[in-house]
Amino acid sequence: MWRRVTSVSHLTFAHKSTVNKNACTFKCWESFTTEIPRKEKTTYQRAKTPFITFVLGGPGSGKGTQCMKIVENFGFTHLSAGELLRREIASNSADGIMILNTIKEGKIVPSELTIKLIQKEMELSDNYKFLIDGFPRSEDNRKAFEQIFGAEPDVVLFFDCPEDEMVKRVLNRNQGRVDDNIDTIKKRLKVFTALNLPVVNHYLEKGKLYKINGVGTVDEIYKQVHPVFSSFHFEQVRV
Ligand SMILES: Nc1ncnc2c1ncn2[C@@H]1O[C@H](COP(=O)(O)OP(=O)(O)O)[C@@H](O)[C@H]1O
Ligand SMILES: O=c1ccn([C@@H]2O[C@H](COP(=O)(O)OP(=O)(O)O)[C@@H](O)[C@H]2O)c(=O)[nH]1
Ligand SMILES: [Mg+2]
Repeated sequence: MWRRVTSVSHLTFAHKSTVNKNACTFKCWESFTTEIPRKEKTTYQRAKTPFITFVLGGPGSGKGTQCMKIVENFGFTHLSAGELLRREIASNSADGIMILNTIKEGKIVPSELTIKLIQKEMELSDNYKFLIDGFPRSEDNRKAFEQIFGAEPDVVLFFDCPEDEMVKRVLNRNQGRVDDNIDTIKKRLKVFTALNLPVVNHYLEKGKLYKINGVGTVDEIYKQVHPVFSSFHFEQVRV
């Protein structure tokens, strides 16, 4: 079992970053189990450091679908940046209309706003393993995250999928999203190439990128994803 002992975060991130060690707040945890600890559980369950995965890929590349499987198998908390923004629109917040217009245009919401929503969810969570899905979508997003959190992601997944397949999937998504129409998709694909891909290349150069072939059945694709996480020796929820 785990209990929260403090709420400082420059401690949790300090070893990872030289950027900004005082900028964010995270929960630290300590074990108070009376059970004899099993050796294979130690690596990440006991770490006081959040384990952050960025999940990148074009619209319809399968990010959300694969995140669900990672959650199921490895107990991550899934934070979809797009979902957090849609929730903000639905709550009629002050920024709602601006976010809605940005999403309809396939553009990118100001970094500080998206990061504020992500940070809030992470602070509310008792977990330490996070999938941040659909973020960062630009170099500005990435730099702002690393500045504010004082940390880089541990893993970056990139679902590589041809445009015609992504368009087909988005048009069939059927979730009532305002951006699932051909005009917005065309704009989103341009934004993806111009702004998202530089982020992908950044993490490729840093050796943190896991490129996944996003074509195939959901299970075929997940077969490439699973080993990325099993290599970290988390306590697995289900194999
Ligand atoms: N491998 C796949 N093959 C066919 N359809 C898929 C596959 N993965 C996801 N989908 C479907 O494509 C649509 C987009 O997937 P989603 O996970 O929402 O992508 P993203 O989050 O990258 O936009 C959804 O309707 C989903 O059910
Ligand atoms: O960090 C983010 C994530 C999403 N969005 C906006 O939200 C839309 C939908 O994002 P989501 O990740 O939900 O779309 P998906 O790629 O899953 O289709 C994007 O096109 C952007 O307009 C954004 O501005 N910043
Ligand atoms: Mg998605």
